[in-house]
Amino acid sequence: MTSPFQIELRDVTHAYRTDAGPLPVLDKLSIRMEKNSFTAVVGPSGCGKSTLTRLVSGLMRPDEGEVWLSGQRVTSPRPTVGMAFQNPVLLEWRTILQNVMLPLEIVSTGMSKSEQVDRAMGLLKLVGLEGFEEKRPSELSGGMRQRASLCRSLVHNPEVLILDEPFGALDAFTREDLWQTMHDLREIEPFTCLLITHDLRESVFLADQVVVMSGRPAHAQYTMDVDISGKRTLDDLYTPKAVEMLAILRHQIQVAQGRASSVDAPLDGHPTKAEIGAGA
Ligand SMILES: Nc1ncnc2c1ncn2[C@@H]1O[C@H](COP(=O)(O)OP(=O)(O)OP(=O)(O)O)[C@@H](O)[C@H]1O
Repeated sequence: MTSPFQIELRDVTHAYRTDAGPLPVLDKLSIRMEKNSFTAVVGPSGCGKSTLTRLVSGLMRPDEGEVWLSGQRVTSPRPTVGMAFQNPVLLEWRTILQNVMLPLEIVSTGMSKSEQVDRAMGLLKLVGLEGFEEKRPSELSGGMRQRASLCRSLVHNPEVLILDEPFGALDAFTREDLWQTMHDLREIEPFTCLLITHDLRESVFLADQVVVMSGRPAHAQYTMDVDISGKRTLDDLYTPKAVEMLAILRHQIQVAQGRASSVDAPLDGHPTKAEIGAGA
């Protein structure tokens, strides 16, 4: 049966083969993402979050279960997936503009050369890098390099943007600036995004849905819909509602780490695993 979702992981189970024997990492992990939605995945260290991104991008195939992207079963690497990581790997011998345009040399988009330049320049302007097109990566700050990396991952209109802790290495103020940039970018140009993060505030600020993965071998232990409507600002993180959501997520992480029980969850308007009869 095909999937109506932009991304669907259906009962995905996977183990790595190691010298010490199989290492089970995922156990019937199921996640669904609507088109143009933003899902943040959080979970204990080593629970399989990066493994999940490799499965969605087709770099790996699961032992069991199915991964669907844009209505097609993922069985091989998908060049139309955009990716950005903690350390933006920009090529020093290329200008920022040339770096941003790199995916257009690999993925066929039907854009003419001038349309490609316009697209890259437009994105650089949106993230505040207008005037830096001809600079080399080493001439930019860490935050600016990460902005350029985001432009590069979006330049070819990817089916999905996968962000694996892209803001983790930045200082707190730069990180919050980039959260706002990400949010503003999506308002102007909607795209489907899967974010891996250790930062619960980041997940609540950016995502429509936050999935907490259990300890390894991981399943989707808890899913929270983040119903903050309209344009988000950092002030939204300090409302009672956001503080409550953060408390619930923190508790769920503790459950995933085996440091708290799933029954003593903070009181809230969100269903617990026990109430929905699944997950946690
Ligand atoms: N290629 C591999 N071969 C063997 N084991 C691997 C491989 N890749 C990852 N692992 C192991 O699988 C587990 C999950 O790794 P993964 O990187 O997906 O976790 P993660 O949740 O992203 O971790 P972190 O939060 O620390 O970044 C870890 O125990 C890791 O050591």
